[in-house]
Amino acid sequence: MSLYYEASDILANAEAKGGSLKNRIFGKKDLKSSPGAIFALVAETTKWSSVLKEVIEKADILKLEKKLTPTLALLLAHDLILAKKGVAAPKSHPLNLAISRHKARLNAEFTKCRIKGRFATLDAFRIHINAAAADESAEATANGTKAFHPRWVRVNAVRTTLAKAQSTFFADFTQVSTLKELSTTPKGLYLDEHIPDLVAIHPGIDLSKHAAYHAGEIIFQDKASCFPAYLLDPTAKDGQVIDACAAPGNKTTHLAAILSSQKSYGLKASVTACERNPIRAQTLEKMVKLAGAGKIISVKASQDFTKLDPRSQEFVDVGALLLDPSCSGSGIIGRDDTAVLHLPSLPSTTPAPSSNSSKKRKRKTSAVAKIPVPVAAETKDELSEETPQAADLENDEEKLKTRLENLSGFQLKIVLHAFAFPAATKVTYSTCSIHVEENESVVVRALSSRIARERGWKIMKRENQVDGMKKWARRGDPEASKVALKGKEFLEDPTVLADACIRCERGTDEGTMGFFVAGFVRDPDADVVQPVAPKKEESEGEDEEWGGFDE
Ligand SMILES: C[S@@+](CC[C@H](N)C(=O)[O-])C[C@H]1O[C@@H](n2cnc3c(N)ncnc32)[C@H](O)[C@@H]1O
Repeated sequence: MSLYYEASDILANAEAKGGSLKNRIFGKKDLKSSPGAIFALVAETTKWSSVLKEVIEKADILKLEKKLTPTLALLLAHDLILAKKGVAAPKSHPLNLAISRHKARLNAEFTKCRIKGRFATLDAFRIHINAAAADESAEATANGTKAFHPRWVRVNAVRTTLAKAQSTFFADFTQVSTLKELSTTPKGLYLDEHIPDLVAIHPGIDLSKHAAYHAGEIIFQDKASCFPAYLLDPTAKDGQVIDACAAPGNKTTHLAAILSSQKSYGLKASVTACERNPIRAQTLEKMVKLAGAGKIISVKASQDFTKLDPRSQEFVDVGALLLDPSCSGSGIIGRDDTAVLHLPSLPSTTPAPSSNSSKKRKRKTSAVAKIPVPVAAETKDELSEETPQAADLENDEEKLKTRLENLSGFQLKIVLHAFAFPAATKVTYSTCSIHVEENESVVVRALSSRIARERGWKIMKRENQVDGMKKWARRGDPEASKVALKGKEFLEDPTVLADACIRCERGTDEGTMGFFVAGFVRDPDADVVQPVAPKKEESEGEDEEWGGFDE
């Protein structure tokens, strides 16, 4: 049913296209469904999304219905539960069947939400939801999250060069010298001062239909998301580079671009990209192909990074690792101008351990693998496990605390696993989260781990970072670094640590989303002098963090 697919496409491409929801829909000339119907569906679903997200997750339908993406499930659940005429598709249509099978359960979960919110009737609930959406929009304007956010475009050095791009598809753009100037120059082009090959254009310009986009010559990627690969600064000397959590592949293809633009390099497979989620791995593979980086990047689909054996012969020359694990997504910019879309989380794809389930498991995986995933609709962090949930979770401190504890435990595990690769000397760790627990705290816990101290891993200080990152002014949170380092000052001076960490904040005149990145380095030739804790018990807790392979 084109209505749902088209509405889902509009939502999935929000970041890449920019502009208001109305402009995105009514400006689209090739829609099969009525633009008015799509607008109403998208706007209403977005308003109800925080409730529908909970309903869908509780009913667990994404686990049962593999044909449904989180966005499709939201749109269909909206119509099934809230639209007067129900789902706008024939009863026998696979989308209608996929959602209607769960009608009783979805309605029951929805009623529970209504009762939990103390709304006696559906009308009362509706009035509340409309008011909340209006508040959200007003608040976004007031607190500046609606500040000018340009469309960041990375010129893909595997396929072309910035100079060529300027003389061809950006030839009729006017170069501007600041983002402020760009905000009033619809056909302006801003060359970024920190990241090579990155430009910004006005968000009203839609390049998603441009031949250069379809040829993989340009990639839509937020400036902040370009920091990790640039900070890692891989060179041929680093041997193999691992991107541990790679889909949809923005940073992986950026690594390939950096390597391929080095003259001494040549095209050879030296970036290994792991992605645990099989569906997202398909998107990664498509993005690698589109970026022309198939010879540089080898994809390990359905591969849990923490299950790679660092001692394996395959990884003897891994010199650098980029870690961009799942996070709360709290730095991601809301995708609509009226309200924030809350997407239901995808169920975990890790098969449950069971002695006789291997056949079933195989069938399940291949069925999942057959679902076609359009690159343009999936090349976004929003569809990852860490779909932005912070806004609703922040209303519930306990829930947020538990989620952050779980996430940071998982993030730390990823970092400690990376520290174990024998030849590794550089690691970057990043999140699109604004929470200290996922950022500075993880960095300090990693530095105080046994493996870091045994192998001599240290923070990559600002003075040793690549030029653009050294120059970037927004650094780590000094207060948070002090708190995280309390009793562990022997590891690093809190001011130095905060200055080594890099932050981006959404809604500022820097035009980025909220983001965090830090680098770790190790000198393989230096004698490892283990920092000495003043009192033994102060570092003991973190010793336990290393849950790696030292059986
Ligand atoms: C934040 S997203 C990565 C975005 C990506 N780096 C980019 O820039 O396009 C995190 C990804 O890590 C994957 N992931 C989570 N845990 C993993 C693990 N243990 N091993 C491999 N991939 C994992 C998730 O499925 C998700 O696709």
